[in-house]
Amino acid sequence: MEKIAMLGGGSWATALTKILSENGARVSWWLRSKDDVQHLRTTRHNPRYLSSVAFDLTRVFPSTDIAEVVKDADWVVLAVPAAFVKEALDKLERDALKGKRVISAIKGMLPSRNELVTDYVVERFRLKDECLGVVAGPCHAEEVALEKQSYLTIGSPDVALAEQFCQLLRNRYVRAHAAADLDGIEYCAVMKNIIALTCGIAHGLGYGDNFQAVLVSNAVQEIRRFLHALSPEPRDLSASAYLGDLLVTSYSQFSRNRTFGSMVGRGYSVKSAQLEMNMIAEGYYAVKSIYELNKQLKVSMPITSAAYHVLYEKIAPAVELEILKEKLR
Ligand SMILES: NC(=O)C1=CN([C@@H]2O[C@H](COP(=O)(O)OP(=O)(O)OC[C@H]3O[C@@H](n4cnc5c(N)ncnc54)[C@H](OP(=O)(O)O)[C@@H]3O)[C@@H](O)[C@H]2O)C=CC1
Ligand SMILES: O=C(CO)COP(=O)(O)O
Repeated sequence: MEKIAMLGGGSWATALTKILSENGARVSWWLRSKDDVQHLRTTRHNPRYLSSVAFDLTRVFPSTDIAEVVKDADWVVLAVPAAFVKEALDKLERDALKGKRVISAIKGMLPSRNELVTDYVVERFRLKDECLGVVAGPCHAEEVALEKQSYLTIGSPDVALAEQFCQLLRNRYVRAHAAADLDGIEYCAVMKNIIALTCGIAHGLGYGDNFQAVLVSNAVQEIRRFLHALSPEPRDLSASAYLGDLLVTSYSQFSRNRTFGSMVGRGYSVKSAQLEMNMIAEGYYAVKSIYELNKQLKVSMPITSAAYHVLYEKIAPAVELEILKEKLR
């Protein structure tokens, strides 16, 4: 039985715990809230995220003690939103992840450092890149709860490690495949959130499907330019780990980033949209990181710039979209 430490108490950690534990793995599960841990232990349900999912407590062990949760694990899965993952991981000793395989399921960057999560983990815990992987692909936690057919891609410089994790995930409704492009997949997962958020802003302002299709097409080019400037490896951006994820986030009713953007487009302030959502829109933090990284790269990124101006410079969404409109083809 594989031993997995799941870090995070939100929707995605809940969905991944369901998949992994129902496939037979033993999952030690770190949640920050004592009440949620207590609720899980007594009722078998996570009270605030995917609360319909019932867990088998002979395989799932919720706890608020992060050091205890990772201690005996073979795999450590990170599913805390990027803005809070440093705070969570910094509770661990520097050698706490020695000899373990670490999989980041986070689609965001550390906002305080404009750094990929995997880069931070390698540096903080002195691990080799080959011990790490990322979970990517178009997959909403809500559809996992409903057991709808889904596809995941595990990216790692060690494709054998990625394949091992795929084996832990595959089931009746999850297909998984391994890929070698860790950085490209991780950056793309960060950037698609910015695009979905901008689609939401446009939707909130009353722009329709015709405009969104052009916005998303231009987004693919923007992502391609940025990835090429950062890491010019050959990669097929039409694969589901890249384009598929961009599409699901931009169009789905479940998308946090699109929902958040739509509220901003309708006139909510950033603060009130965040308070109302109760879930995290990673794109809000990602816009700032990518915009700041791009100050050195100087890639043409009109969509990211527009989102940055709205969210961080308080430019009215309608004004910014008028400007963006002229730049799309
Ligand atoms: N949801 C999905 O379908 C998918 C999500 N992901 C990625 O998974 C990661 C986790 O997101 P997701 O599970 O959706 O999150 P949710 O939006 O479902 O839940 C928010 C999580 O953030 C925690 N949180 C909120 N505020 C704080 C804080 N101040 N300090 C520490 N933790 C806080 C919450 O903890 P608490 O409940 O205790 O408040 C909760 O665990 C993200 O990077 C996301 O992009 C990737 C693929 C799919
Ligand atoms: O990355 C995700 C699905 O693949 C989840 O992000 P959103 O909820 O913003 O779509």
